[in-house]
Amino acid sequence: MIAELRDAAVAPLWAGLDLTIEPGEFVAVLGPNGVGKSTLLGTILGSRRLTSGSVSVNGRVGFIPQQHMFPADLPVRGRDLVALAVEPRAMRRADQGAVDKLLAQVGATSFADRRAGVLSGGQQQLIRQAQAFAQDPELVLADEPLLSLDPSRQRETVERLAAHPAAVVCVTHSINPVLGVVDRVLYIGPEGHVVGSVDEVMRSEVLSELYGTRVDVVEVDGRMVVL
Ligand SMILES: Nc1ncnc2c1ncn2[C@@H]1O[C@H](COP(=O)(O)OP(=O)(O)OP(=O)(O)O)[C@@H](O)[C@H]1O
Repeated sequence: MIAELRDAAVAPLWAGLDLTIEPGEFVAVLGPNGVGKSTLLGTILGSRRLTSGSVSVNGRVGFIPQQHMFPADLPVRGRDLVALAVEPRAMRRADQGAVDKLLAQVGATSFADRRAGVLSGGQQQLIRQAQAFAQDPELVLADEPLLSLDPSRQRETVERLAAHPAAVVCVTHSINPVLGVVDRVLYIGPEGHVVGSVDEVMRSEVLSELYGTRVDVVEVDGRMVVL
């Protein structure tokens, strides 16, 4: 396994969470605002403490944080941020070939020489993806990585995450963009959580229990909608 939570809790958000992430698998984390999805990623990253239980990680972790804009006056280019992720040690120069490869991989070459703070939200998101891949991660934690991307870049991002040999834990507000690649779903609701395949989790009776009220999962034009 690449990461494991055992009987893990962050009070008062969630408790009794058992999750083992195997190499290469794609786990989607869903649930309404404020249930603790980002907090879960933080506990795997080590930036948030569990209030009980344990978490262990066996490998290099890449992180795509939830969208927030770089300061508009940040005096560095997108390329420099990726170079820092490739070579974080002070006074050392990053391998520019590696930086160029990462930028090309995420489709950021054309805007990488502009200052990071003046890039669009989606362009900044692509720079963050390149940073996350810089250390050849074995586990990628992605916090709503599709949020500010157009449909074609959303598709490319999902394909890139799925094609990468790393395991992926991806927080997303909709299952639809990841339906074709997801192995398991962790759905966190106000009344608990459940882990399983899409077919096991995305059901009206399962989500109704997690929300503590009637919830319908319906298919509209091949898309799953939670009502
Ligand atoms: N560092 C922190 N210390 C204390 N409470 C926090 C901290 N970070 C977040 N919270 C709180 O924990 C709760 C869960 O936040 P979190 O960001 O994990 O939810 P989320 O499920 O990712 O939400 P969203 O879908 O809105 O991004 C929120 O009420 C939030 O205010």
